[in-house]
Amino acid sequence: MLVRPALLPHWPPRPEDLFGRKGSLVVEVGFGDGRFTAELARAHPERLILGAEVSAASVLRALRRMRREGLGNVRLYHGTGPFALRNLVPPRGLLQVIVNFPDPWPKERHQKRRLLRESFFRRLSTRLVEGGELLLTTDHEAYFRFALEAGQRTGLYRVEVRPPPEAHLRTKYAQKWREAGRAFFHAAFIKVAEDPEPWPPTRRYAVAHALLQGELPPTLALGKGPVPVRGGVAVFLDVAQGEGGFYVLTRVEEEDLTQDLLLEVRRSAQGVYAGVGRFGSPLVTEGVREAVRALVRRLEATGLRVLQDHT
Ligand SMILES: C[S@@+](CC[C@H](N)C(=O)[O-])C[C@H]1O[C@@H](n2cnc3c(N)ncnc32)[C@H](O)[C@@H]1O
Repeated sequence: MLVRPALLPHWPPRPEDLFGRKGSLVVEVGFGDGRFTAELARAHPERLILGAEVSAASVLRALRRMRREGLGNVRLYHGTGPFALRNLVPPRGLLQVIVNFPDPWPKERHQKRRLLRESFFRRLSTRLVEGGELLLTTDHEAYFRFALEAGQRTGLYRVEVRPPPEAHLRTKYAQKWREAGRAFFHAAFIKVAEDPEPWPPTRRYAVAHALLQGELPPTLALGKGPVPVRGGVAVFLDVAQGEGGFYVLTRVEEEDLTQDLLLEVRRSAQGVYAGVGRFGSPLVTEGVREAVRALVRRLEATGLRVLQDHT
C-alpha cells in the first residue's frame, strides 16, 4: 500500500507495476486522514488512486484506514505531491488530480509555498491526459482566486468554477470549516494544451561516496551551517560516534523532496569511507551527492586525502 520510490527500478513506474493492474490513474495531493481517498476508492473501484501526503502521522492513519477497509486500488506515498506527479506518474498518464483544502499559506511572504502556482500548473499539464483535470476545493477565497489566476495565466487549462461536489465536503477539514460556517469554493482546471517543456523524472544515482587516505579524526565537528545544494539546502544536523567511525544525521531539502539520511565516515580496508549509509533506503539525488561532497571537503580540511571519488 505504501509506495517507496527508492525501491522502484524505473521512474516513472507503469500504473500496473504499482497497482498490479491497468486502470485510470487519479492522484490526490494532501489526503490528510484519507477519508476522502477511501470514499473515492469505494465509489470508483475501477480507478487507481495514488495519494501523496507530507505528514507522516497522516500517512500512518490513512494506511491503517485503507488496510481496515481492504482497499486494493489505493497506493500512498509519503512525500510531496509534485514529487509523486513528477516521478511516479507517466507523461499523459493521469486522468485527474484532486486537491481538497490545500494549506493556504495566507501570509504574503509565504505565498511561494503554495502548491497551485503557475509553475505547478505548467508541469502538471505534462502529466494529465488530454481533457484530464485538476479539481480544487477550498474554504480560502484568496487562495482560490490565486489558483484560478495561476491556472488561467498558463493558457493550458479551461477553468470552470462550479459548486463543490458533496463528496469533497466530507473531508476532515471540510467538516471542520462547515461547523465554523465557512463558504466553500470549487473549480475544475481542464487541460486543453500542454507545456512544451518536458518534466523529466528526478535524477538519481547508484552511489555517493569517496575513499580517503589517512587517519580517521578523533572527533568530527561539521558545524550546523547550511550547505547550498542544487534547488535547496543540506544541513548536518548531528554527529554520533559508533565503533567504526561516525554517523552524520543530514537533512537534504530539494525542490520537491526533503530527506533525513545518515552519512557515514568510517574506517574501511582501503582507508576512510565517507558516503551515504543504507539506513532508510535514501534516494541518492544530486542534492545528496552535493552534501557528500561537502562532507568530503571538510574531511580534507582535517588532513585526509581523496583516493577515489564517486560523488
Ligand atoms: C488543510 S489539510 C487538508 C487535508 C485533507 N485534504 C482534508 O481536506 O481534510 C492540508 C494537507 O496537505 C498536506 N500537504 C501540504 N503540502 C503538501 C504537499 N506539497 N504535498 C502533499 N501534501 C501536502 C498537509 O500535510 C495536510 O495534511
